[in-house]
Amino acid sequence: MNRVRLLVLNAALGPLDYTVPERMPIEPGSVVIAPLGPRKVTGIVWDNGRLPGAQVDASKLRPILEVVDVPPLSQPLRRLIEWTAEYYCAALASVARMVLSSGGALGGPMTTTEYRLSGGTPERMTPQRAAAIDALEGEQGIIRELAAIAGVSEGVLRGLVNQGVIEPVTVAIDRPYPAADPDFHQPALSDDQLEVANRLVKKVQAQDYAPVLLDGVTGSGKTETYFEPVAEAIRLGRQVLVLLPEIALTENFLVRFEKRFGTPPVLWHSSLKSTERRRAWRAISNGTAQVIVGARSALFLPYANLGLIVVDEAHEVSFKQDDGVRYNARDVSVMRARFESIPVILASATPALESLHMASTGTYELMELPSRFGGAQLPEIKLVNLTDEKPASGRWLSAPIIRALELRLEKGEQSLLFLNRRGYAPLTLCRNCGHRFQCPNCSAWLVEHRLSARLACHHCGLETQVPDACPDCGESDCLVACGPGVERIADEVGELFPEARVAVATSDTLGNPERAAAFIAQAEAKAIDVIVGTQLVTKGFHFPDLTLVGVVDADLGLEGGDLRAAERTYQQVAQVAGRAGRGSKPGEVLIQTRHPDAPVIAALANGDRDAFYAAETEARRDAGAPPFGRWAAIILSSEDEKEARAAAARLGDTRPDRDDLYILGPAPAPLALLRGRYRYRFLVNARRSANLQATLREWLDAHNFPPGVRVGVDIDPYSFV
Ligand SMILES: Nc1ncnc2c1ncn2[C@@H]1O[C@H](COP(=O)(O)OP(=O)(O)OP(=O)(O)O)[C@@H](O)[C@H]1O
Ligand SMILES: [Zn+2]
Repeated sequence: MNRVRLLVLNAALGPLDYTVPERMPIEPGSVVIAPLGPRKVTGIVWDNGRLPGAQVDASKLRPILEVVDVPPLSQPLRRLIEWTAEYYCAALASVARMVLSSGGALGGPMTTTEYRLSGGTPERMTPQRAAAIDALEGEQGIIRELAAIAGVSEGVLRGLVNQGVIEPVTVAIDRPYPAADPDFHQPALSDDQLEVANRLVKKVQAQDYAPVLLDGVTGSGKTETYFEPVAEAIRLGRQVLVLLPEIALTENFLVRFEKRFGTPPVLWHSSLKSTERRRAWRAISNGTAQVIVGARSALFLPYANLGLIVVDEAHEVSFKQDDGVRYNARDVSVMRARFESIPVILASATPALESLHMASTGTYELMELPSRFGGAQLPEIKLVNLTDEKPASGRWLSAPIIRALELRLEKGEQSLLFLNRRGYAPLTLCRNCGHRFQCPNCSAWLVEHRLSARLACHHCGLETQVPDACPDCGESDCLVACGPGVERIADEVGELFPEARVAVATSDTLGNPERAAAFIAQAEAKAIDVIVGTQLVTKGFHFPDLTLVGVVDADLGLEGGDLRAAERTYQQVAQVAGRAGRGSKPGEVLIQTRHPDAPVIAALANGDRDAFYAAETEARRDAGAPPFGRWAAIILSSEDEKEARAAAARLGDTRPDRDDLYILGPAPAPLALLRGRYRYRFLVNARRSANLQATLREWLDAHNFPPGVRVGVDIDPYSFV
């Protein structure tokens, strides 16, 4: 009799043993359904001897029920799952869930019923029905998805189905994707581009592990260049994964990809419809999906035949996942490439300090594109010292920026103002009694959004209407907005230049692919004069007639004591500056600051990237910070403040006493209350030689926390709140 150990998709259970019925075709990696008490669980057959657990007597084992009709997870992927769980102190089951992230892919029919408008009208028209019919023009999906699109209940739509206004259609879910043509339209590359492209193509041909840092200035054509190794992988019949940090950027990518390869790539992101998800998942796992572009979660999919990974804008913080399994997709990409024995390209104009360090030690191969494509020049950068150039009272734009905007409007060129703050104002208070609007669930102020007429918490999503009177003193007409957000800057531009066409670009306004596409089309058609945006517009976009970039507050990111504050400021400002002058007209960048002498600001002004990175590297070395030492954060939280504090104190009492790591805390986390939970934090700083994960595991495993306490471990944290 054959027994196997399963990794079951339930973190509370741990590995379980089963028997394999005769003639059931099972191998390591097979996805199976097994009985568990009266229920069934999904599991993955694991390699013998690699999962811990006691031997259960054979007579007690139950047989596996069935093998799911998907290819077994490959050995490299199984090793990646183990590595990720081990490194990030996460449950194996939680990592495995990310692999099998499309429940729909694991079985069920090969066709599905979707719905769409039939063209008919209902017997009785209600405003709700009219609005729904309006919103569903051209849409097709299952009822739940259509209800979300139309903003009505499923009941309203079922009513319309009964009346024949919405009709069912049978859809073949797993129809194959059109093939990308590697030679569809190859652009003429510059000499620099060609040299790098050829080196990358060789890496793909070698089919061996090869981490590459593609370090190219903004506008150097990194995308065109890495399309060549992508084309080579397609020729060799191997799959390619391109990771992008944000869905808003995919639109731009899709257009360029289609121009180069004649068909769009396969998309993977969180807002895919369930059928699209299943179709993509199955095509990825059977090898028919050639090039997959996606957000970080695409990294864990079961590629049949992966030949290359590209991480674009690899410095981006959004590659770090901050809940569930807290992994960094950039780092895990390199590990996946290693297990798969394939090349991985990290592309950026402002690489993470960690990546540059790896390149300088020869761990990553460095490939550089030192100049912009087509002879475009990097923009001229000037500082505006806000201490001398004070904006008018209640205003945020200084005279030099206003003059520069005016000039662009006269010449019909575009401008971009960058402020990394969504909404209208970050704080609202009562002029009469001083009451400040705070989130009841989080230690955070409510942010006023005028476009949606709401006060919103950016941490938990709470939204309320802006009241007419102060809830504390009852006085009306006494609320004042403090400080600027992008909406307020847009208002200011509108007041200064009433004829200017101003667009606010944030995750609120470009939150889905359709809206992002519409924004790009408008900007390209020059239907927008001034873009006011958050970090969302700092990277990836290419608007040739955009010649002015204004940074409204370069000091903003330096507040708050984040370990990577200087680096992040450098990256954001250098990236947004990189949006200027990408076409034939030269660009100008004006940076408003109160600290023109701060090293990072001075480096930006002088365009002295090397000096900045060198100084920052030394600072990190002195502090034992990454890449020279390591950090980890442990957050204990509970709905009960006392319980959280007591649990943190007890854990603190048993802290490991070691020479190679030290532990700060417990202290209330900077965000002491988040989504109704009180939070206490430990920060661990370890030498590189320390076995950080094993030490943490041992320390935490020795504790029995009360059921109300949650313990989160964040290895290599990016968020310090
Ligand atoms: N060889 C080429 N032939 C034609 N157009 C090119 C070529 N290389 C680059 N371009 C164009 O130049 C522009 C800038 O290239 P791209 O956006 O890839 O730069 P990038 O290095 O990714 O910049 P950033 O880091 O600022 O996003 C794009 O419009 C791109 O299509
Ligand atoms: Zn909140």
